[in-house]
Amino acid sequence: MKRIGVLTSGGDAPGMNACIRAVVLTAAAYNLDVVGFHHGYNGLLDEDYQTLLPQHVQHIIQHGGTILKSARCKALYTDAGAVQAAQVLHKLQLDALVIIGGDGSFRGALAIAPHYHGQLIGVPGTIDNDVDGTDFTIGFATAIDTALDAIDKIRDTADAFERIFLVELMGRHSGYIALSAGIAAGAEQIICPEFGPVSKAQLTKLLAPIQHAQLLRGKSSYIMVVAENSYPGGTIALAEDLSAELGTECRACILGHIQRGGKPVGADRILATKLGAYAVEQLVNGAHLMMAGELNQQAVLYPLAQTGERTKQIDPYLVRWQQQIASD
Ligand SMILES: Nc1ncnc2c1ncn2[C@@H]1O[C@H](COP(=O)(O)OP(=O)(O)O)[C@@H](O)[C@H]1O
Ligand SMILES: O=P(O)(O)OC[C@H]1O[C@](O)(COP(=O)(O)O)[C@@H](O)[C@@H]1O
Repeated sequence: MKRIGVLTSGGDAPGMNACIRAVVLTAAAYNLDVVGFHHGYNGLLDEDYQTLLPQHVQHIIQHGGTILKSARCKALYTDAGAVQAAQVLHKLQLDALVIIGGDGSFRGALAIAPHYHGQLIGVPGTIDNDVDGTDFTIGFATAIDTALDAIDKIRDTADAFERIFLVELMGRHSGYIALSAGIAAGAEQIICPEFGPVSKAQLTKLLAPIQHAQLLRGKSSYIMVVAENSYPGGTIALAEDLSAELGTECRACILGHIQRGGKPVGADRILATKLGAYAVEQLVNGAHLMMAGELNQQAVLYPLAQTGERTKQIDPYLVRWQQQIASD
């Protein structure tokens, strides 16, 4: 093995830079050249890349975003795109490619695999923590802290006005962020896809705990953390429908992409460093079509094809505690 490529793909996540740094420094230790593709798989298809030397990754560990830029790439969904990606990897004489991204990006790698003679390895980087085969993904811990900071501030004003607030968090179709940030913020109610769909016809399911809490505590602040894509029409529509049913105004706050930015917290920098380094070491050992993940603090290899097979389960203990005990 002489030359490897690396790219960041899909939603960017704090810690991706720390991971790029670990890949480059570890590769240098093994005398491997590194090429970094820009804008995810687009840079691979367009041959838009740069050489990455240790000096290029100095002092990037503390920065959010990704120095390689990230993107989604429609062309890779086609066979022609996958063939072209493999052709570029061959043309640049790359023996392996490290893909830092989520399960979508790993499916992209699987699409390239039949056409490529080299090795492919994934490193889980997404705020959503929805990748199976690793306890945590790079960026999740930072996103939780960012969400918490925002929810704590909303609590202050909600307390002052004794208002009901709905705070929408990201996660695409996963409730990991909502459950974790909701628990840590002491939210009275958490709504996420894992709890089953909520429609206008089933609003009583959400109203009953609010009314119960109001009965016990009188008028006071009440925070519902809502995972995105939980309600038809979104969280603003949910706030309007709840307001109409309760006869009390409910305010909505959509946190949005703030959750993707910012300095990675220590846990993300450490995870990113460990997994980036491990990915390169395992490539040298011959790993192919694997993800470098971490389970019970051990770096592990997990088949790329299985990372998106099952929905990663949110913690059933916390779910039960939230629903039975914290909701009052
Ligand atoms: N089934 C697929 N076939 C080929 N490429 C895919 C596939 N799914 C995702 N990709 C590639 O990976 C990119 C990132 O995937 P996406 O799901 O948006 O993000 P993430 O990797 O964070 O889950 C897509 O824009 C596309 O280029
Ligand atoms: O930035 P976009 O394209 O609007 O994507 C938003 C989505 O990206 C995420 O922030 C991260 O998801 P991925 O890592 O799977 O790309 C999701 O939580 C959110 O649903």
